[in-house]
Amino acid sequence: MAIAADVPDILKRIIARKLEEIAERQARVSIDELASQAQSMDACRGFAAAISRRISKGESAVIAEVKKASPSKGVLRDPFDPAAIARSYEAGGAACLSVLTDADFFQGSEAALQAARAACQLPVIRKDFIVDPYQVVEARAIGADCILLIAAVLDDETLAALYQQAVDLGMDVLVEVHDAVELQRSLAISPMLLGINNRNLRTFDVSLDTTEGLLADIPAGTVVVTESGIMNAADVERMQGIGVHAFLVGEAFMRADDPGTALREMFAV
Ligand SMILES: O=P(O)(O)OC[C@@H](O)[C@@H](O)c1c[nH]c2ccccc12
Repeated sequence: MAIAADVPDILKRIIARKLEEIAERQARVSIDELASQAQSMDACRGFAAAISRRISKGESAVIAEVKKASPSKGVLRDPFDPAAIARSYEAGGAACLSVLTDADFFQGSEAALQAARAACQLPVIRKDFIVDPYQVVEARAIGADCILLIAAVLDDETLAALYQQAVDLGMDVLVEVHDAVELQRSLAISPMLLGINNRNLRTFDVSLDTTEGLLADIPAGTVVVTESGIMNAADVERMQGIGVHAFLVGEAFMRADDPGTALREMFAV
């Protein structure tokens, strides 16, 4: 267990550390330097489009996560080979990849994202705690096709600004919410992808009731991604039954010998 159970608010700790990390990085590589690296990257692969394509064919879209460890569960996979995992996910029918880049709490890295993306054709979201424009440019510079923005850690103005910055760089954005207030704040920017995190990042409690409870307040036509705690085919069927067809799944695949086979089995009709 990476973090003691009695730490009341992991999210606060993660963000405090993230701000230090950003300062350290800015001292090493300027944002201008990163921006020129970002410009020489190959084009984005179309993350939101890959999801919509599956859904319009009547299929579920799976964002398959590459995650070595998490603060709630400790190490999930060891040895951890992001390129091999990416190939396995692609063969198993994933629509997109999600790669954790946070080092201190998830044992992720930029190198993991680069290796995973280079090993397949799938669009990749940079999964991290993005709170600063520097990280958005950095995401594109390492090849990300999409970024995650977590409504719980951003005020309205910053959420809107980082969203627009990502779009200007050609990336897509997944906006993540966990409750009704975050949902209303996020709907104000009409996000192209709306994630509902079934895990409370403050307490680690996971319940699929979160997705079910928020769904009624989401306008038709919004692409909803149910995130976290999807462990088996019954969970998938429950979400499909309420009209949710995009999924972000990590742990269940990371614990499997072959992640892509686990994906195929979980989503087999
Ligand atoms: O491993 P799980 O329970 O299948 O969850 C995946 C993903 O939803 C989770 O890793 C996640 C969702 N939102 C986040 C924000 C930061 C870090 C991680 C996450």
